Amino acid sequence: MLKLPAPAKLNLILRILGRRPDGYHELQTLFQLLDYGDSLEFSARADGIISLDAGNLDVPERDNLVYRAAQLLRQEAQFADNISPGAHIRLIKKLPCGGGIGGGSSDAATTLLGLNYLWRCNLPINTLAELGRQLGADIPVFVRGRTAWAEGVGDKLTPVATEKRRYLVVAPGCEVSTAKIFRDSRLTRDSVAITLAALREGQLTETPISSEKLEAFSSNDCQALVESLYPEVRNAREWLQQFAPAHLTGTGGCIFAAFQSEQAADTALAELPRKWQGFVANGVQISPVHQQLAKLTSSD
Ligand SMILES: C[C@@](CO)(OP(=O)(O)O)[C@H](O)COP(=O)(O)OP(=O)(O)OC[C@H]1O[C@@H](n2ccc(N)nc2=O)[C@H](O)[C@@H]1O
Ligand SMILES: Nc1ncnc2c1ncn2[C@@H]1O[C@H](COP(=O)(O)OP(=O)(O)O)[C@@H](O)[C@H]1O
Repeated sequence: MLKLPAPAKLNLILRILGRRPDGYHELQTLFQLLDYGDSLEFSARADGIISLDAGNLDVPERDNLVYRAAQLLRQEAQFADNISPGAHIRLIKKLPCGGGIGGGSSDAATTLLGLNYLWRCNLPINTLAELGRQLGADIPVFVRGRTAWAEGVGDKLTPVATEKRRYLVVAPGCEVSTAKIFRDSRLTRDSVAITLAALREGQLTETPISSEKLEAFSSNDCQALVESLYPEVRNAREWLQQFAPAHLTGTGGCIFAAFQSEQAADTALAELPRKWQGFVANGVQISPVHQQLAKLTSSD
Protein backbone atom coordinates (compact mmCIF):
# COMPACT_ATOMS: atom_id res chain seq x y z
CA MET A 1 0.00 0.00 0.00
CA LEU A 2 1.22 3.46 -0.94
CA LYS A 3 0.22 6.33 1.39
CA LEU A 4 0.78 9.89 0.17
CA PRO A 5 -0.14 13.39 1.41
CA ALA A 6 -2.34 15.88 -0.48
CA PRO A 7 -1.32 19.28 0.91
CA ALA A 8 -3.43 22.42 1.07
CA LYS A 9 -2.48 25.74 -0.53
CA LEU A 10 -3.15 29.39 0.22
CA ASN A 11 -3.47 32.21 -2.29
CA LEU A 12 -1.29 34.85 -0.60
CA ILE A 13 -2.25 37.25 -3.41
CA LEU A 14 -5.22 36.94 -5.80
CA ARG A 15 -5.72 39.58 -8.49
CA ILE A 16 -8.36 39.23 -11.21
CA LEU A 17 -7.28 41.04 -14.35
CA GLY A 18 -10.17 40.26 -16.71
CA ARG A 19 -12.45 37.69 -18.25
CA ARG A 20 -11.59 35.65 -21.37
CA PRO A 21 -14.11 34.87 -24.12
CA ASP A 22 -14.43 31.28 -22.78
CA GLY A 23 -15.63 32.67 -19.41
CA TYR A 24 -12.43 31.80 -17.52
CA HIS A 25 -10.67 34.65 -15.69
CA GLU A 26 -7.16 35.94 -16.24
CA LEU A 27 -5.55 36.18 -12.86
CA GLN A 28 -2.34 36.59 -10.93
CA THR A 29 -1.89 34.61 -7.78
CA LEU A 30 0.79 33.45 -5.40
CA PHE A 31 0.19 29.81 -4.49
CA GLN A 32 1.77 28.99 -1.13
CA LEU A 33 1.94 25.24 -0.44
CA LEU A 34 1.45 24.06 3.16
CA ASP A 35 2.65 21.02 5.09
CA TYR A 36 -0.92 20.09 6.13
CA GLY A 37 -3.71 18.39 4.21
CA ASP A 38 -5.56 15.24 3.22
CA SER A 39 -3.93 11.87 2.62
CA LEU A 40 -4.57 9.04 0.19
CA GLU A 41 -3.83 5.33 0.29
CA PHE A 42 -3.38 3.44 -2.99
CA SER A 43 -3.49 -0.37 -3.25
CA ALA A 44 -3.11 -2.19 -6.58
CA ARG A 45 -6.12 -4.23 -7.78
CA ALA A 46 -5.38 -7.17 -10.04
CA ASP A 47 -8.94 -7.12 -11.46
CA GLY A 48 -8.34 -3.73 -13.14
CA ILE A 49 -11.17 -1.98 -11.25
CA ILE A 50 -10.78 1.50 -9.75
CA SER A 51 -12.66 1.76 -6.44
CA LEU A 52 -12.79 4.63 -3.96
CA ASP A 53 -13.50 4.87 -0.26
CA ALA A 54 -13.96 8.59 0.44
CA GLY A 55 -15.21 8.21 4.01
CA ASN A 56 -17.92 10.74 4.89
CA LEU A 57 -17.23 13.07 1.97
CA ASP A 58 -20.56 14.03 0.46
CA VAL A 59 -19.57 13.90 -3.24
CA PRO A 60 -20.83 11.19 -5.64
CA GLU A 61 -18.02 8.81 -6.64
CA ARG A 62 -18.07 9.72 -10.33
CA ASP A 63 -17.73 13.44 -9.45
CA ASN A 64 -14.93 12.94 -6.96
CA LEU A 65 -11.77 14.48 -8.42
CA VAL A 66 -9.79 11.48 -7.12
CA TYR A 67 -11.90 9.06 -9.14
CA ARG A 68 -11.90 11.35 -12.20
CA ALA A 69 -8.11 11.74 -12.05
CA ALA A 70 -7.63 7.96 -11.78
CA GLN A 71 -9.91 7.32 -14.76
CA LEU A 72 -8.20 10.00 -16.85
CA LEU A 73 -4.73 8.63 -16.13
CA ARG A 74 -5.83 5.11 -16.98
CA GLN A 75 -7.30 6.34 -20.26
CA GLU A 76 -4.20 8.32 -21.28
CA ALA A 77 -1.26 6.21 -20.04
CA GLN A 78 0.47 3.13 -21.50
CA PHE A 79 1.01 0.10 -19.29
CA ALA A 80 3.53 -2.75 -19.24
CA ASP A 81 2.06 -6.25 -19.80
CA ASN A 82 2.53 -7.19 -16.14
CA ILE A 83 0.59 -4.13 -14.86
CA SER A 84 -3.15 -4.23 -14.40
CA PRO A 85 -4.27 -0.59 -14.04
CA GLY A 86 -6.73 -1.10 -11.20
CA ALA A 87 -6.55 0.36 -7.71
CA HIS A 88 -8.41 0.74 -4.47
CA ILE A 89 -8.04 4.30 -3.20
CA ARG A 90 -8.83 5.44 0.33
CA LEU A 91 -9.20 9.19 0.80
CA ILE A 92 -8.63 10.47 4.34
CA LYS A 93 -10.19 13.93 4.28
CA LYS A 94 -9.05 16.62 6.71
CA LEU A 95 -9.51 19.76 4.58
CA PRO A 96 -12.90 21.47 4.50
CA CYS A 97 -14.62 21.48 1.09
CA GLY A 98 -15.08 24.73 -0.83
CA GLY A 99 -12.55 26.46 1.39
CA GLY A 100 -10.23 27.95 -1.24
CA ILE A 101 -7.43 25.78 0.13
CA GLY A 102 -7.47 23.43 -2.84
CA GLY A 103 -8.40 20.16 -1.13
CA GLY A 104 -10.12 18.50 -4.09
CA SER A 105 -7.46 19.74 -6.52
CA SER A 106 -4.65 18.48 -4.33
CA ASP A 107 -6.38 15.09 -3.93
CA ALA A 108 -6.56 14.86 -7.73
CA ALA A 109 -2.88 15.80 -8.14
CA THR A 110 -1.77 13.23 -5.56
CA THR A 111 -3.87 10.63 -7.39
CA LEU A 112 -2.13 11.39 -10.70
CA LEU A 113 1.31 11.29 -9.04
CA GLY A 114 0.54 8.23 -6.89
CA LEU A 115 -0.98 6.08 -9.63
CA ASN A 116 1.73 7.13 -12.11
CA TYR A 117 4.14 5.60 -9.57
CA LEU A 118 2.02 2.54 -8.62
CA TRP A 119 1.17 1.63 -12.22
CA ARG A 120 4.72 2.44 -13.45
CA CYS A 121 3.35 4.69 -16.21
CA ASN A 122 6.45 6.91 -16.12
CA LEU A 123 4.57 9.89 -17.49
CA PRO A 124 6.62 13.11 -17.13
CA ILE A 125 5.41 15.87 -14.79
CA ASN A 126 4.50 18.08 -17.78
CA THR A 127 2.05 15.45 -19.05
CA LEU A 128 0.57 14.88 -15.58
CA ALA A 129 0.16 18.66 -15.14
CA GLU A 130 -1.64 18.86 -18.49
CA LEU A 131 -3.96 15.99 -17.47
CA GLY A 132 -4.59 17.84 -14.20
CA ARG A 133 -5.40 21.07 -16.05
CA GLN A 134 -8.17 19.23 -17.92
CA LEU A 135 -9.83 18.56 -14.55
CA GLY A 136 -9.33 21.96 -12.87
CA ALA A 137 -7.31 25.18 -13.07
CA ASP A 138 -5.78 24.61 -9.63
CA ILE A 139 -4.48 21.09 -10.20
CA PRO A 140 -1.20 21.82 -12.12
CA VAL A 141 0.40 23.67 -9.20
CA PHE A 142 -0.10 20.63 -6.98
CA VAL A 143 1.21 18.27 -9.69
CA ARG A 144 4.34 20.40 -10.08
CA GLY A 145 4.62 20.67 -6.30
CA ARG A 146 6.35 24.05 -5.96
CA THR A 147 5.13 27.22 -4.26
CA ALA A 148 4.61 29.40 -7.31
CA TRP A 149 3.57 32.66 -8.87
CA ALA A 150 0.75 31.95 -11.34
CA GLU A 151 -0.67 33.86 -14.28
CA GLY A 152 -3.05 33.06 -17.13
CA VAL A 153 -5.98 31.14 -15.68
CA GLY A 154 -3.66 30.08 -12.90
CA ASP A 155 -1.73 27.60 -15.02
CA LYS A 156 1.37 29.60 -16.08
CA LEU A 157 3.57 28.83 -13.13
CA THR A 158 6.90 30.26 -12.00
CA PRO A 159 8.30 28.64 -8.84
CA VAL A 160 9.14 31.21 -6.15
CA ALA A 161 10.69 31.07 -2.71
CA THR A 162 8.82 32.75 0.14
CA GLU A 163 10.10 33.58 3.60
CA LYS A 164 9.36 30.78 6.09
CA ARG A 165 6.15 31.54 8.00
CA ARG A 166 3.55 29.69 9.99
CA TYR A 167 -0.08 30.14 9.01
CA LEU A 168 -3.29 29.92 10.97
CA VAL A 169 -6.19 28.98 8.70
CA VAL A 170 -9.78 29.45 9.88
CA ALA A 171 -12.69 27.65 8.22
CA PRO A 172 -15.90 29.47 9.14
CA GLY A 173 -18.10 26.63 7.89
CA CYS A 174 -19.05 28.21 4.54
CA GLU A 175 -18.68 25.99 1.47
CA VAL A 176 -18.11 28.51 -1.32
CA SER A 177 -18.58 27.53 -4.96
CA THR A 178 -15.75 28.91 -7.13
CA ALA A 179 -18.04 28.99 -10.19
CA LYS A 180 -20.65 31.02 -8.28
CA ILE A 181 -18.13 33.70 -7.28
CA PHE A 182 -16.74 33.98 -10.83
CA ARG A 183 -20.29 34.28 -12.26
CA ASP A 184 -21.27 37.16 -9.96
CA SER A 185 -21.56 40.51 -11.77
CA ARG A 186 -20.28 42.35 -8.67
CA LEU A 187 -16.85 40.65 -8.79
CA THR A 188 -13.96 43.10 -9.34
CA ARG A 189 -12.26 42.07 -12.57
CA ASP A 190 -10.09 45.06 -13.41
CA SER A 191 -7.00 44.80 -11.26
CA VAL A 192 -3.81 46.11 -12.81
CA ALA A 193 -1.18 43.45 -13.44
CA ILE A 194 1.84 43.50 -11.15
CA THR A 195 5.22 41.99 -11.94
CA LEU A 196 7.07 39.23 -10.17
CA ALA A 197 10.10 41.52 -10.28
CA ALA A 198 8.19 44.03 -8.12
CA LEU A 199 7.49 41.29 -5.59
CA ARG A 200 11.11 40.22 -5.64
CA GLU A 201 12.33 43.82 -5.18
CA GLY A 202 15.22 43.18 -7.54
CA GLN A 203 16.49 40.31 -5.36
CA LEU A 204 17.98 37.17 -6.87
CA THR A 205 15.36 34.57 -7.83
CA GLU A 206 16.56 32.19 -5.08
CA THR A 207 16.12 34.85 -2.38
CA PRO A 208 12.82 34.27 -0.56
CA ILE A 209 10.22 36.99 -1.03
CA SER A 210 10.17 38.81 2.30
CA SER A 211 7.22 38.78 4.71
CA GLU A 212 7.01 42.58 4.42
CA LYS A 213 6.68 42.38 0.65
CA LEU A 214 4.14 39.53 0.86
CA GLU A 215 2.06 41.54 3.29
CA ALA A 216 2.35 44.74 1.23
CA PHE A 217 1.03 42.97 -1.89
CA SER A 218 -1.46 40.65 -0.20
CA SER A 219 -4.98 41.33 -1.41
CA ASN A 220 -7.76 39.16 -2.75
CA ASP A 221 -10.21 40.51 -5.33
CA CYS A 222 -12.86 38.00 -4.21
CA GLN A 223 -12.80 39.05 -0.56
CA ALA A 224 -15.34 41.90 -0.56
CA LEU A 225 -17.88 39.90 -2.57
CA VAL A 226 -17.44 36.70 -0.56
CA GLU A 227 -17.77 38.60 2.73
CA SER A 228 -20.98 40.25 1.55
CA LEU A 229 -22.43 36.87 0.52
CA TYR A 230 -21.18 35.03 3.62
CA PRO A 231 -21.19 37.27 6.74
CA GLU A 232 -19.54 34.47 8.75
CA VAL A 233 -16.44 34.81 6.53
CA ARG A 234 -16.25 38.50 7.52
CA ASN A 235 -16.71 37.56 11.19
CA ALA A 236 -13.85 35.06 10.93
CA ARG A 237 -11.58 37.64 9.27
CA GLU A 238 -12.37 40.24 11.92
CA TRP A 239 -11.65 37.71 14.67
CA LEU A 240 -8.31 36.65 13.14
CA GLN A 241 -7.36 40.26 12.42
CA GLN A 242 -6.86 40.89 16.17
CA PHE A 243 -3.70 38.72 15.95
CA ALA A 244 -2.29 39.54 12.50
CA PRO A 245 -3.43 40.85 9.08
CA ALA A 246 -6.02 38.33 7.85
CA HIS A 247 -7.10 37.55 4.27
CA LEU A 248 -9.39 35.31 2.24
CA THR A 249 -7.73 32.46 0.32
CA GLY A 250 -8.89 31.68 -3.23
CA THR A 251 -12.62 32.18 -3.66
CA GLY A 252 -13.07 31.36 0.01
CA GLY A 253 -14.43 30.59 2.47
CA CYS A 254 -11.23 30.08 4.55
CA ILE A 255 -9.34 32.99 6.10
CA PHE A 256 -5.63 32.93 6.94
CA ALA A 257 -3.00 34.98 8.75
CA ALA A 258 0.78 34.61 8.78
CA PHE A 259 2.85 34.45 11.95
CA GLN A 260 6.63 34.63 12.38
CA SER A 261 6.68 32.11 15.22
CA GLU A 262 5.06 28.72 15.73
CA GLN A 263 4.06 29.71 19.22
CA ALA A 264 2.18 32.86 18.17
CA ALA A 265 0.07 30.89 15.67
CA ASP A 266 -0.60 28.09 18.16
CA THR A 267 -1.64 30.62 20.83
CA ALA A 268 -4.15 32.23 18.46
CA LEU A 269 -5.50 28.79 17.43
CA ALA A 270 -6.09 27.93 21.09
CA GLU A 271 -8.49 30.90 21.26
CA LEU A 272 -10.46 29.95 18.13
CA PRO A 273 -14.23 30.12 18.82
CA ARG A 274 -15.64 26.58 18.98
CA LYS A 275 -18.14 27.25 16.17
CA TRP A 276 -15.26 27.36 13.63
CA GLN A 277 -12.61 24.88 12.57
CA GLY A 278 -8.98 25.82 12.17
CA PHE A 279 -5.47 24.49 11.76
CA VAL A 280 -1.90 25.73 11.78
CA ALA A 281 0.63 24.80 9.12
CA ASN A 282 4.04 25.81 7.82
CA GLY A 283 4.49 27.30 4.38
CA VAL A 284 6.74 24.99 2.32
CA GLN A 285 8.59 25.45 -0.98
CA ILE A 286 8.29 21.83 -2.07
CA SER A 287 5.13 19.77 -1.71
CA PRO A 288 5.22 16.98 0.90
CA VAL A 289 3.98 14.55 -1.78
CA HIS A 290 7.03 15.29 -3.93
CA GLN A 291 9.34 14.93 -0.93
CA GLN A 292 7.85 11.51 -0.24
CA LEU A 293 7.89 10.31 -3.85
CA ALA A 294 11.53 11.40 -4.18
CA LYS A 295 12.41 9.18 -1.17
CA LEU A 296 10.51 6.23 -2.65
CA THR A 297 12.08 6.63 -6.08
CA SER A 298 15.60 6.87 -4.65
CA SER A 299 15.12 3.64 -2.68
CA ASP A 300 13.64 1.68 -5.67
C1 LIG B 1 -9.41 30.98 -8.46
C2 LIG B 1 -8.91 29.84 -7.61
C3 LIG B 1 -7.62 30.30 -6.96
O1 LIG B 1 -6.88 29.30 -6.36
O2 LIG B 1 -9.92 29.57 -6.64
P1 LIG B 1 -10.14 28.38 -5.54
O3 LIG B 1 -10.90 27.27 -6.21
O4 LIG B 1 -8.80 27.96 -5.05
O5 LIG B 1 -10.97 28.99 -4.46
C4 LIG B 1 -8.64 28.62 -8.50
O6 LIG B 1 -7.65 28.89 -9.46
C5 LIG B 1 -9.83 27.99 -9.17
O7 LIG B 1 -9.39 26.72 -9.58
P2 LIG B 1 -10.38 25.45 -9.63
O8 LIG B 1 -11.17 25.40 -8.38
O9 LIG B 1 -9.53 24.27 -9.99
O10 LIG B 1 -11.29 25.91 -10.81
P3 LIG B 1 -12.02 25.06 -11.95
O11 LIG B 1 -12.59 23.83 -11.33
O12 LIG B 1 -11.12 24.94 -13.13
O13 LIG B 1 -13.19 26.06 -12.32
C6 LIG B 1 -14.31 26.30 -11.51
C7 LIG B 1 -15.04 27.47 -12.09
O14 LIG B 1 -14.33 28.68 -11.74
C8 LIG B 1 -14.26 29.56 -12.84
N1 LIG B 1 -12.85 29.95 -13.06
C9 LIG B 1 -11.82 29.20 -12.57
C10 LIG B 1 -10.51 29.60 -12.73
C11 LIG B 1 -10.28 30.80 -13.46
N2 LIG B 1 -9.03 31.24 -13.67
N3 LIG B 1 -11.31 31.52 -13.96
C12 LIG B 1 -12.60 31.11 -13.75
O15 LIG B 1 -13.52 31.79 -14.19
C13 LIG B 1 -14.90 28.89 -14.01
O16 LIG B 1 -16.18 29.47 -14.13
C14 LIG B 1 -15.11 27.46 -13.61
O17 LIG B 1 -16.35 27.02 -14.02
N1 LIG C 1 -11.78 14.85 -3.41
C1 LIG C 1 -12.54 15.94 -3.25
N2 LIG C 1 -12.43 16.68 -2.13
C2 LIG C 1 -13.18 17.78 -1.97
N3 LIG C 1 -14.07 18.24 -2.86
C3 LIG C 1 -14.22 17.55 -3.99
C4 LIG C 1 -13.46 16.38 -4.23
N4 LIG C 1 -13.80 15.93 -5.43
C5 LIG C 1 -14.73 16.77 -5.93
N5 LIG C 1 -15.00 17.75 -5.07
C6 LIG C 1 -15.95 18.88 -5.30
O1 LIG C 1 -15.19 20.08 -5.50
C7 LIG C 1 -15.75 21.16 -4.75
C8 LIG C 1 -14.65 22.17 -4.35
O2 LIG C 1 -13.63 21.47 -3.75
P1 LIG C 1 -12.42 22.02 -2.89
O3 LIG C 1 -11.18 21.64 -3.59
O4 LIG C 1 -12.56 21.54 -1.51
O5 LIG C 1 -12.62 23.61 -2.85
P2 LIG C 1 -11.75 24.83 -3.32
O6 LIG C 1 -11.65 24.73 -4.84
O7 LIG C 1 -12.55 25.99 -2.87
O8 LIG C 1 -10.43 24.76 -2.65
C9 LIG C 1 -16.41 20.50 -3.57
O9 LIG C 1 -17.43 21.29 -3.05
C10 LIG C 1 -16.89 19.18 -4.13
O10 LIG C 1 -18.19 19.30 -4.67
